[in-house]
Amino acid sequence: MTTVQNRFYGKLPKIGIRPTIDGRRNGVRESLEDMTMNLAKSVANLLTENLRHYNGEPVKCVIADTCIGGVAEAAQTAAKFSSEGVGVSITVTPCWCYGSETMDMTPDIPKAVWGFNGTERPGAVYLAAVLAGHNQKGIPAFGIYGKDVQDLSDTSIPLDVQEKLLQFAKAGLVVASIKGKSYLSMGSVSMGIAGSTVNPDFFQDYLGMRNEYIDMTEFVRRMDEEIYDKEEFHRALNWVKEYCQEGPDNNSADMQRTREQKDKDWEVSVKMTLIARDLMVGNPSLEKIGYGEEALGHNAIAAGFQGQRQWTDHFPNGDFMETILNSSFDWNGIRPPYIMATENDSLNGVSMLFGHLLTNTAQVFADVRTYWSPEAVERVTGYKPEGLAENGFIHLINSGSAALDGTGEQTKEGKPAIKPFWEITEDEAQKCLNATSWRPASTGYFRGGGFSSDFLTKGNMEVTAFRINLVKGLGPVLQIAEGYTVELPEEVHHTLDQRTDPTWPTTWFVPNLTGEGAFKDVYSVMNNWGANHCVVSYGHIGSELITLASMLRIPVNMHNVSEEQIFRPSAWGMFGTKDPEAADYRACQNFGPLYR
Ligand SMILES: C[C@H](O)[C@@H](O)[C@@H](O)C(=O)CO
Ligand SMILES: [Mn+2]
Repeated sequence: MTTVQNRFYGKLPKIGIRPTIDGRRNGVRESLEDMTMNLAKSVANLLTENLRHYNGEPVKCVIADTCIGGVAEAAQTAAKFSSEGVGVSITVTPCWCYGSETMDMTPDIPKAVWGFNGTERPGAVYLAAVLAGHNQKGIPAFGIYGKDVQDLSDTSIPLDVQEKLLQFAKAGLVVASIKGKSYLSMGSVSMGIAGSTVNPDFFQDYLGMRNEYIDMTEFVRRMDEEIYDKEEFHRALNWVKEYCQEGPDNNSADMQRTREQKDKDWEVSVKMTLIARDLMVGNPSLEKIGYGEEALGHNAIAAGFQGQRQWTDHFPNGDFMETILNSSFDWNGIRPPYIMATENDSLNGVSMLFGHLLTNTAQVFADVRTYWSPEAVERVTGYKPEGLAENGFIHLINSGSAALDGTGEQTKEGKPAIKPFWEITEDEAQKCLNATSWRPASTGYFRGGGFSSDFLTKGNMEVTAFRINLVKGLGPVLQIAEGYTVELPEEVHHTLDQRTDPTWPTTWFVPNLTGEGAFKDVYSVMNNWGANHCVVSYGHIGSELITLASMLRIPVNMHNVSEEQIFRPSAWGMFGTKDPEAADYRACQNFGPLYR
């Protein structure tokens, strides 16, 4: 099993399992002890076998020392959980127990209750009672109730229950994993982009995160004073020379940088990468050269780099740094990505963090550049789009943060995929590198030069595009579009790409249409996008994002996930059942941010 050391201060969060029981002794409790504890053990096994942290470590579960029959055992369990670093709580029971006496009252730890569907003992009656208690006390919890009746002796977990337990646990772990970590702003607001006006109230109240800020002059200081690991720098530069093929210069002859300047740009790009990473998570080797403070880093689980304009008007752009940090491999081998947003768009950065922690995969950060209607494509290229592309498509393209994993050169069952780092082979990493060329940056935009990664994402990958937006008076909202990457005929791709900046990576994206609202057609998805950027994550992860957003009280303003897949705390139903979107807004507003 491949794992790497945790990069952040503090323990990786654990999942606490709480077997609750009818407290009546002399018969009732005793008859249920084994069954109840065994259910807890089955849940723990399921989660440990299926879930891993970003660094590859299997998720650990902590089971209460005893079944919980009343408040004393509830308190003992809370104490154990707090000393063990539990960040997610799951209560399981096959029987009736005393609702508010056994419930978990820690408000900012995501909670679920699995009430066994049996009829010899009333587990579901407890489930309903304890959820009512949670709702009445304003501590929302997810209710899990299997569809089919099970025999009391059956400690297996039905598939529908497994799915809900995993979906809840994955999202809950994201909440627990980001808590207390930092978003590091490198620089300030890029070209007036709202997402890079980093909003500390959002980070603090909704995510439980802190904001750290450095000025981009810190990069200059560390370069000039050689505050980086020189051995690593030389190793990295050699690796770049061997594996990062420089592509053709698209600038007109008078705008091209000289060979000497380009060679220098490569050196600066590599140094920037080491420095940004060290700023995020520290580096013990800096202590050895006398920089103990710098060695500590900022405990940053995500970061953003302003780049444009002050930096890029003078220095090489951040494209290489952003791309390599976000990818699952570099000169140190295959490893988890570091989450880094272009243009310091912190809202896209947080979205990437969500996608990364839900899936453990690398993320593609992109400008939402162009909606191509089938008519416009035909007019410009003579080609009438067909298949997945028949209703038109959206051009996702960006100068920096698209991970090289976004080439689609990794495979799962023979199909293009983006995988967690521990599943990526050396050969697949090499293929991602081979599919990428590094084009000298457009010097009209980037006066200081640099190199942009140029690749084309393979088609037919299931992906989800999403993004958080902030609205004054409302707060954050999340938008989600599940869909596919598409492959266009080569000359069609070429013609459309040439109209933009062909030195940047392209992903052709089609959302799944529902025929309604924002998903009436592809144009409406583009038209409803809330900002200039989106994140593309591998897989259809809309339902997981919805579960996560409800835990953080972030309403979802558009999605194309089917209703059966939506899983939110039971309280959400109390805000209306006919129109779940409106109910979500009301519930989020009512409960308010998790860390208010
Ligand atoms: C080079 C340009 O300034 C791009 O960086 C710009 O189009 C954006 O990416 C805006 O988000
Ligand atoms: Mn952009």
